[in-house]
Amino acid sequence: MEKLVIHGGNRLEGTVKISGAKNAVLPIIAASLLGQSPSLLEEVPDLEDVRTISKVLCQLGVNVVNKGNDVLYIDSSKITSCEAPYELVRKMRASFLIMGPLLARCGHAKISLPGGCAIGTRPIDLHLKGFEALGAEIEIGHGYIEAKAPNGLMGAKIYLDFPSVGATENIIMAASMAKGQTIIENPAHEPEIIDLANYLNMMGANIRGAGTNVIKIEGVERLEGKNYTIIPDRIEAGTYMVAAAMTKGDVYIENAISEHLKPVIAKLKEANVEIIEDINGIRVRGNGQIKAVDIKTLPYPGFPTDMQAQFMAMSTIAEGTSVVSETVFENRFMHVDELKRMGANIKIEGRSAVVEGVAKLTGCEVKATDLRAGAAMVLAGLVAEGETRVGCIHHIDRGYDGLVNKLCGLGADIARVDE
Ligand SMILES: CC(=O)N[C@H]1[C@@H](OP(=O)(O)OP(=O)(O)OC[C@H]2O[C@@H](n3ccc(=O)[nH]c3=O)[C@H](O)[C@@H]2O)O[C@H](CO)[C@@H](O)[C@@H]1O
Ligand SMILES: C=C(OP(=O)(O)O)C(=O)O
Repeated sequence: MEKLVIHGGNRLEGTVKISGAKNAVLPIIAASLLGQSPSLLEEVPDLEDVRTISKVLCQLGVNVVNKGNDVLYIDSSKITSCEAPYELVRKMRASFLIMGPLLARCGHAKISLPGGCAIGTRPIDLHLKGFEALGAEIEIGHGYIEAKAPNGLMGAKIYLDFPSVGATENIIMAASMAKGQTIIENPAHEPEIIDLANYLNMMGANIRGAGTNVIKIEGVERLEGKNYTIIPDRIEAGTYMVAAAMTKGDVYIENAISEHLKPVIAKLKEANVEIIEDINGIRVRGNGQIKAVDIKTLPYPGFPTDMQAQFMAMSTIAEGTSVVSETVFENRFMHVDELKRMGANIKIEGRSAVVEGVAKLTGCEVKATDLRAGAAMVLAGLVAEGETRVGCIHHIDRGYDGLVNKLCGLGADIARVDE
């Protein structure tokens, strides 16, 4: 079993280049299913999740080729199956994002129920309500969801009870080839939604309002594959920003888009971290003692839930008491017990965690319980006294491109070992 072994105490210095966004590339790969001709995606991060969704597409008869240099070629001109099996869907919930494009393109999709995961039950009711509003018939049985629209989808007005990222994306993709107009009210506003809409519009779709409170989609008959460059990963960028702050380092986060990181930047400044923004990236300088800050996760443009665990790791060594409130997922505190093993002082009270800063963390055996929990353990390990060994790193591989190389390049003492 592979582990990350970290010797804490090194100050991080230098430049780290941020890769393409996991949460943008996954829906965009799913959307490539709508193209009658090949797409060439650039700045595709080297991630386990990208390999998993590529396998899902291959299973559908699509030709997916990793061209190297972060370029992925996808030819969806022929789709021979509309079924995604449990073995692949269970590895990555985002596989469910192929349902919208398959329904639109083939009028049929059968996908294994994704099930819950470490951070919550994660239902898909909003996706299904959206498809039904567009005229699809949904059947659930034997662990699968089957959606059918043999005569095509019809545009509709859809109000989302919660601005779900995945539901917004799945509905946009389905509606882009429906007959007539679809209006999505209360959609998610994340930058990854805008990236998906930009790619689809290049393919010939007619989507307006992505990133605002109302998205309008005029269905078109045909979409063509296109060349497209994925936006930088704001969560990867935020993670390295916290690493720089915690190690009292001086790191330039190349490619980071400050517009996408406003709450993270605001909270780091409040914690006494110096942030210098420019057009190509963000410089982060840890200026002495980190101060406690309260955070509350919210849909974009609020504080991202995908940065909550990393901020919790930072709070463990801050001066004072921080309150971390998680409102997006009901069970996203799995990292708390692992941080406590390293000496952190944290109490969970309902959907909040109260973190009393301690003078130091001490290295020990811990595990990544999910992707961002894993990132939090790595961050804690970077400042802990002695050796930290992080297990279950397949979670981390889902979402951090070249983590060990990037951290070593900044002066961290971290290695991947096979035990
Ligand atoms: C691949 C990807 O982009 N993943 C991101 C996406 O996940 P994902 O798209 O799964 O997240 P959602 O925005 O859909 O989920 C947010 C909340 O809505 C609930 N919900 C969602 C759909 C639904 O049909 N019914 C329902 O109740 C979920 O259980 C959760 O509590 O957005 C999350 C919230 O920013 C991020 O943490 C994930 O990194
Ligand atoms: C929760 C996350 O991703 P996913 O939705 O792919 O599980 C994440 O990126 O932190």
